Amino acid sequence: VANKLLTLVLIRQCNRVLLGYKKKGFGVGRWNGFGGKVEQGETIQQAAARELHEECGVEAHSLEEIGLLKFEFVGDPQWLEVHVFTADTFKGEPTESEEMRPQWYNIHSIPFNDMWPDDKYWFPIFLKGAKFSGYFKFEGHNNILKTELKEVEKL
Ligand SMILES: CN1CCN(c2cc(NC3CC3)nc(N)n2)CC1
Repeated sequence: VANKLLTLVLIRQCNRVLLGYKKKGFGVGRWNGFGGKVEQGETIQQAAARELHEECGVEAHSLEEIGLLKFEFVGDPQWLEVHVFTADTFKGEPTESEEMRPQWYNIHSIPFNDMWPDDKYWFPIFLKGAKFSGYFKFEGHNNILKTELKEVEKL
């Protein structure tokens, strides 16, 4: 069956990145960008903008797709397909929601130990402004069995 489409938005300004602490649900207890599912009738980019607003109250001016991540979990036929977007300008003030507590992090102190384990692989490519495409095979939520990752010119 088709991959489950998900979005991830990373707001990056100069030397800081806006992350959110996930208060419940999938990825609870980890810092991440903002995102969620793609609903019927919306584009992936529209879904990314919607989830960003729902989760921290900001409206990104223009989202650029910079990454594609595919995740397989041992024993689960449903792969996740995460479309990663970035923006450097937005309207509004990052505000805590039921789902996320937003906080700015200096790009030199990203809390990788409290993030999904794949982030430490592709975040550096994101931070240097390049695009990436990756595949990670997980066993549970903490153990990566296989990694494939490449920089790409165009997504
Ligand atoms: C709403 N979505 C959920 C999935 N997501 C992920 C996933 C992820 N790894 C996958 C093993 C889970 N790694 C990051 N950084 N984000 C983005 C937000």
